[in-house]
Amino acid sequence: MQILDGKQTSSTIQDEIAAEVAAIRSAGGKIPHLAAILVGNNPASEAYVRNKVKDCERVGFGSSLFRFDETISEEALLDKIREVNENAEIDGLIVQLPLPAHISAEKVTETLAPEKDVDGFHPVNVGRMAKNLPAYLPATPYGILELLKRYPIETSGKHCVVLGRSHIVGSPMSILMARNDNPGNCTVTLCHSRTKDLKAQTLQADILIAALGIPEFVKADMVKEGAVVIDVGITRVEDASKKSGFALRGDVAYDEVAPRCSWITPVPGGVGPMTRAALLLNTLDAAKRSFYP
Ligand SMILES: NC(=O)C1=CN([C@@H]2O[C@H](COP(=O)(O)OP(=O)(O)OC[C@H]3O[C@@H](n4cnc5c(N)ncnc54)[C@H](OP(=O)(O)O)[C@@H]3O)[C@@H](O)[C@H]2O)C=CC1
Ligand SMILES: Nc1nc(=O)c2c([nH]1)NC[C@@H]1CN(c3ccc(C(=O)N[C@@H](CCC(=O)O)C(=O)O)cc3)C=[N+]21
Ligand SMILES: [Mg+2]
Repeated sequence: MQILDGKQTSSTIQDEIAAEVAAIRSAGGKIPHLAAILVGNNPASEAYVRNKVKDCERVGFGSSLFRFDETISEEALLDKIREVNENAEIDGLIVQLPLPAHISAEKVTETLAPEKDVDGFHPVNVGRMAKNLPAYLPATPYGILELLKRYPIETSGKHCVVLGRSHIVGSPMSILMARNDNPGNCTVTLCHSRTKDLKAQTLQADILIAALGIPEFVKADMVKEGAVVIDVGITRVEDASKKSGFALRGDVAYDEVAPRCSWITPVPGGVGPMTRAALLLNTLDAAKRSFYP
């Protein structure tokens, strides 16, 4: 069993991005600038957004954080997004999810200009991704593709089983693994809560990607010997032995599953850091006008 080290790989990508920013700087080009909108004070969201600002500093990007009370109206939030759309200094914007129930995430997503949508959630970017046209890819699936690409893992012709069909992880992951590209060219099965006999599906997987949000859901008897296992899930569970008072759990029962795998991602240190690296890659492409010249 070998570990897909997301933390290390993310750090390598950040170094590559930092070198490119330095080159942009000497050439007098546009320094990439990422803005994040955070509504409310969900502790997990706070932590993610703080990390994103830190990542920007490390690679030499500019960053802005716009914070709003959870009582902000939908219209006021949409106005802020329209203002960012018009702000030439800001190349990319992400609106941290989840949003309060009175705000439509879909309206927020569609208000953001596609060329600044570095999360890749706007229907224009989703459509371009599905057609294999150049576009921002959603950060988590993009990060997973980069991880697979940077290790000696062949995906072509393999059977990939994705657990979870959310619009931010499972659904785009299934599209990307099936498309004619590298990584890609898999035969893909997409499972969700209505799937019957899930274990019969997961046992077929050469590559198993778990994105359900149920801690330690994937057990050893659900995994084929030699499979590549990608654990997207991150759930905070109380843990009095930790200084923070909580520990992070993946969707995979790591201790029992790892011995069966050829490769596996740990939690933390797997997909999470790769998601952050992918967001930086998208922001670099935004500043370079790679997809929307
Ligand atoms: N590491 C990272 O960078 C990121 C990690 N995450 C983590 O990944 C996990 C998934 O996130 P997200 O996709 O947003 O989650 P969602 O809750 O939006 O989606 C969960 C999916 O899992 C399916 N599901 C739930 N229970 C079962 C079950 N018993 N059997 C089969 N399918 C089931 C649901 O099916 P149905 O559609 O039928 O309801 C749904 O499609 C979370 O732990 C989240 O924190 C998320 C984003 C980034
Ligand atoms: N608009 C939007 N875009 C997102 O991309 C988005 C979002 N909203 N809402 C929440 C989910 C979740 N997500 C993670 C990002 C990084 C880590 C990450 O860095 N994880 C570290 C641990 C971090 C920690 O210690 O908490 C790791 O796994 O090693 C995890 C999860 C992005 N999401
Ligand atoms: Mg992210």
